[in-house]
This record gives sequence, structure tokens and C-alpha cells, in this order.
Amino acid sequence: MTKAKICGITRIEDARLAEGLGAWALGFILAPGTKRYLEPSSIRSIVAELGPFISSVGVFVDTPPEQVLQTMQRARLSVVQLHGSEPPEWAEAIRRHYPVIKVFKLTAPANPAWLGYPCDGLMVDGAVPGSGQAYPLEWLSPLLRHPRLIVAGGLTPENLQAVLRLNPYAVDVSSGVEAAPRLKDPAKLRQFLGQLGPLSLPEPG
Ligand SMILES: O=C(O)c1ccccc1NCC(=O)[C@H](O)[C@H](O)COP(=O)(O)O
Repeated sequence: MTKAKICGITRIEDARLAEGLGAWALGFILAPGTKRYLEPSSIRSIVAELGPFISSVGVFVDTPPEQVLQTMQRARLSVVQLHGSEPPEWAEAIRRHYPVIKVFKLTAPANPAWLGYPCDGLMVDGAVPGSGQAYPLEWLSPLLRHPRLIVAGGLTPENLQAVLRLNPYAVDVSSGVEAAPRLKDPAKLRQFLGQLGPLSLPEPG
């Protein structure tokens, strides 16, 4: 069953609602200067309010491994997402401490060589993160055999079903469930997460 990561969380109420609706993971943006950036101390306060079984993901862009590890500790996060052009050696260093999701941005069909990158989850995204930019789903074909493929980029409650037909490990969404940048829309969160998990299964018989 495909899982869901809700990214760009900045408020405790959005985190609680997403967790209550069955999200597998929440993403916190740690790339300074970007519009959903949140200070590690604020992330830590939100994470402290969550249950023990949800993954809290720190999203970094080209941050050196030592700094990633320090920030992860300060924010009390559990998974690292590398969203820039990080070399494989950086991922290997971080993986000694945390699971790593590596993101590749699609501007053309996916490159099968990405399957060899040392990571625990492989995410594909649109060209500009957090912008709602989509791409032709056929571009994912070379990666569909990855056991933990996470599909992101321009997802919304309306187009989610097309992606679910590909049966990825997880989907990731940010702007598609927002009322405005930094603020999740409760109705959109419900529409999105309601399509995943046992509640979306048809009634037996
Ligand atoms: O969301 C951001 O502002 C962001 C900034 C810098 C690096 C990564 C960022 N987001 C990462 C995500 O995982 C988003 O969920 C992903 O790009 C999909 O976004 P959207 O197309 O808006 O659903």
C-alpha cells in the first residue's frame, strides 16, 4: 500500500492533522532562504508533539554532511532528505547515522543510473521543489522497479490516482495540499490522505 509524506510542514496543527489522517512521514525544510524554511528549534517543538511511529524528515539542499548531522540532532529528526546535487560520498557519510532519501529532479526521462545512488529511498520531483511542477509520468519508467520509490512533483488530491496506479512505495506532496505557502489546507489534506490507507479500500462484499 502506497504511503504518504506531507512536506513543508511549519505548524503543529498541520503536523497533528496529517499524522491523524495516517501520513507516514512529515517533511521539514532546512534550506535557508527558501519559503518553507523552519528553524531547527521550531521543528524540534513540533516533533516533540508527535507520536513515536511517524517519520520526521529533514530536507537539505547541498549542506555538507557534518552540518546535516548537527542540524538533525538539534531538530530531533529521524530521516534525511537530500534535495540538491549531493555527491554519493555525502549520502554514505550520513547513512552511518540516519536513513537517507535522495531526490532527483526530472527535466527529461529518469536516468536508470540513479538506481545505483547509495540511499534508502529514491525520490523523483519536478524541476523546482515545492512549486507544484509536474512531469509526464512515463518519465518514471526506468525507476519503477526501485523498492522504495517516492513520487513527488505537482501532486494534488485530483491527480493522485494516476500516480497510485504505478504502485510506488510512497508519494510526497507540499503545495498541492496548501491554502498558501507554509499553511496546509485541512480539506485538501483530508482529500489527499483519504485516498491512501485502509480507509480508502472498498467495502467487503
Ligand atoms: O518545498 C520547498 O519549499 C522546498 C525547498 C527546497 C527544497 C525542497 C523543498 N521541498 C521538498 C519536497 O519534498 C516537496 O514536497 C516536493 O518538492 C514536492 O513539492 P510540490 O510539487 O509542491 O508538491
